[in-house]
Amino acid sequence: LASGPVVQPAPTVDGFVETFLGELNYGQGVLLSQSTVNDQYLALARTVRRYLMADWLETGARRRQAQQKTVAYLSAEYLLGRQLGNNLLATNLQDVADAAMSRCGIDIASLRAQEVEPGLGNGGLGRLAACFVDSLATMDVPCIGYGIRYEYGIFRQTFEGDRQVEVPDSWLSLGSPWEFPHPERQVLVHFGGRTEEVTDENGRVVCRWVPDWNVVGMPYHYMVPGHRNGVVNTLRLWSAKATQAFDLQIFNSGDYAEAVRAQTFAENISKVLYPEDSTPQGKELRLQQQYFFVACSLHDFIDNTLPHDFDLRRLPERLVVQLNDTHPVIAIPELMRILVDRKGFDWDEAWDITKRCFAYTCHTLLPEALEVWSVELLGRLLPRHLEIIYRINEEFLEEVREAFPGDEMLVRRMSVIAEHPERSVRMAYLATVAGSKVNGVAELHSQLLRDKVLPDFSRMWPDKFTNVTNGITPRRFVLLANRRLSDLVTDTIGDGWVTDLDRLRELEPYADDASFRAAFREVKQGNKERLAALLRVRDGLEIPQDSMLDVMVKRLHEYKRQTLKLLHIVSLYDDVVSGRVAAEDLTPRTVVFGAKAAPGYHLAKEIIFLVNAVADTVNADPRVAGRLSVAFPANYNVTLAEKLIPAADLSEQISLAGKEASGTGNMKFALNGALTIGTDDGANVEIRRLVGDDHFFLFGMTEPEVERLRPGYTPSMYYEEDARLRSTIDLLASGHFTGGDRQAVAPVIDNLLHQDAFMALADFRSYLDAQERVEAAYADPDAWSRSAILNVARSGFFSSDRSMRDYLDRIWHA
Ligand SMILES: CCc1ccc([C@H](C)CC(=O)N[C@@H]2O[C@H](CO)[C@@H](O)[C@H](O)[C@H]2O)cc1
Repeated sequence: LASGPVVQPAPTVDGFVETFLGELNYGQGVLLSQSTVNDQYLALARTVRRYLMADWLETGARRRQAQQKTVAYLSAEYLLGRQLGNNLLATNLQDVADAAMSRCGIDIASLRAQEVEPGLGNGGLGRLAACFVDSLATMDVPCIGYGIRYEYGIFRQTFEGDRQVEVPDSWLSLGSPWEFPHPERQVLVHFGGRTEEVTDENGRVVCRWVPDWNVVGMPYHYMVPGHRNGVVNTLRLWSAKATQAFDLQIFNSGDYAEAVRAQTFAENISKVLYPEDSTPQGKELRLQQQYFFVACSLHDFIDNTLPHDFDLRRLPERLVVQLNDTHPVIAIPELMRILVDRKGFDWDEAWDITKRCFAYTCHTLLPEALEVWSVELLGRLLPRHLEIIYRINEEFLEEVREAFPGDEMLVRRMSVIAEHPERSVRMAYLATVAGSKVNGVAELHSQLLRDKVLPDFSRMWPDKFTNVTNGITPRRFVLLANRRLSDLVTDTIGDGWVTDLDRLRELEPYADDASFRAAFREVKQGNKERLAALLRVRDGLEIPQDSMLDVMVKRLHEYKRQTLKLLHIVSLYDDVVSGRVAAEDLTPRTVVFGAKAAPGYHLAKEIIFLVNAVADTVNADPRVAGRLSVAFPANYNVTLAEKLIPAADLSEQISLAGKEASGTGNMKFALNGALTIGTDDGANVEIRRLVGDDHFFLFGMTEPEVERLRPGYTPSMYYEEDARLRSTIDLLASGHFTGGDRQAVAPVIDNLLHQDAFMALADFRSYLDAQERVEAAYADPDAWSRSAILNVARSGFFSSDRSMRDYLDRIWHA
């Protein structure tokens, strides 16, 4: 029995009920009659785990057996979303679970709603990591996702007086049934101290790190199930704790706080996710977090995953480490330290191995988002790593001098060490020097990486640079989120699309089928009614269901231009209240916002305030009732996205060209039958190319036009020259939406008129013209749904399975 296969409960209603009651009684220690919704949810989660356990253990055994090349995906963020629904889908147990719960007199929907989503990420980067590990499991690729098990994830957003208020996200407080702690795989991680030169047993002078404090990394394993393929990969998230729980001597001396200081200090490392998604704060704790999970992960793979006698010279055959942006780049000097200091490799050999193990993905174009760490901080926290970085840079600059003799300006420009404003390490440069491949996340982005962000490196190593356009998992964002559409598609072309999204192409002919179009419209209407019901309960918001649902959901950032959407709303409102346009001539439209602002990003928080203020006024004004309304449900997250995106008619992707690296929301909307209004930015370019110009509302400047306009850009000029814009801004500035308080709107208005760094005013006219084309198109529901169906049929490319195939072909060669 001990060595036999793991017994899996019978995938029948009986088997499920029996397992569930077992988990409730023995796991939760309660009778069904006494149990709370949370008891029932935890028991249900553990029941579903049992159905996945055999595959998980079997996959692990197969991986150990096969000794295949493994992808280690290093990401400081994973925006996983709720697990129950996805795991029921992966095991194809939704219907069995529904029946089993109702046999127990339980409405499974209330248990699904009980789950708190693990918000271990900020936005795009974190969600992409979650989609990628889902795809790799569904494609049966050996992959371990490594990250941090933050005790507190992304803050919960509430609104008080129309202003964002952050609430800590204690996602673990009601229990976390999807994680498995593995104390036997704990790792000791060092910090601080100094380095010294010693002569080792072979008489070699080697460098040694003498740290002065350390913490323990405790791994928690999460299941990453493939879609009905018997594969379950692992996500290994690290939690920090003190080596010594508390100091008994100090405790006995009565200084209780001091006795546990080490514990709290250590735990702080994985306490909370940094809520910034563009501007690094350069905080020491952030660097501690990065080194902590990187050190745990590399040690875990080399010491706990590889066979003990594995010859590390062959490491690149067994491991490829994908660096998810600059956040885990400290892994490069850490691997060098392991190979040279601990495993006794000489520098060149170690460097050759290291270079073949790493690859780096850049997710941004904002110069301020590229992390740099001061040598002062690095030298204090990680003295040995700083030494290693210095040597890597020295040898690299030699290479530059050889390739481009006599160009010291170039040498200084390419140096991993920046001299100004303070001596610091440019992590993106280090990743580019050490990485075998550097990729952007959309064609335009990867081109701008070569031309604008890392031009010197692209000139030196043209073949090192490549592109892999982002993707999203169709399991969560179509099959799980949009059951109505999935059933219609599967009834029409079968269910092959779920794991081969290009099959959606087979839908193309049905765009010309009136009955299919009608069925498609019913799907959208059903999703709208579901959303309306949710927002009524969740946020007390009423959204009219017979209006165009115009949705803008993403982090709040000036470059994403939520202000442009706001100007459009106010111009529509202004048209009616000024009498220029009759309300009945307005296409009924409901604009839905979803956006969190980084707590320290004040202008972003002012924009949130103004959107809410405008929403309150517009929604209360009878002159536009039933014609224009604005909804801003709080706390936009994966769970809300799953309800919002399937209900949308119009997807707002209106960033300034050259600023959004890719976007992934844009892909989710297209695949759920929404039409896009957008600029030629990020992956919008590829969406427009695939769905066709007739089925995409393009507007605004292109990236080269933006660059040409930037020098001497004077936003106020557009205000003076465009009467509609002036009227719109004047109405905003008048305090009309803030109870006459002009000061309340000043921060946003002043910024728009005098900075407008992301040129919302320059693109205003073109945007409004595009919105008029939207209204004209929406007036013909049949033509609109034809376009929407073609968007679905032609967006199979945006599957994260395809992205993974590209990484495998172009970067991992696994
Ligand atoms: C250090 C602060 C910080 C934290 C996160 C980030 C991320 C890179 C920001 C991010 O999420 N970028 C988004 O990544 C998505 C996935 O590739 C892209 O689709 C988005 O365009 C990009 O903004 C930058 C800086």
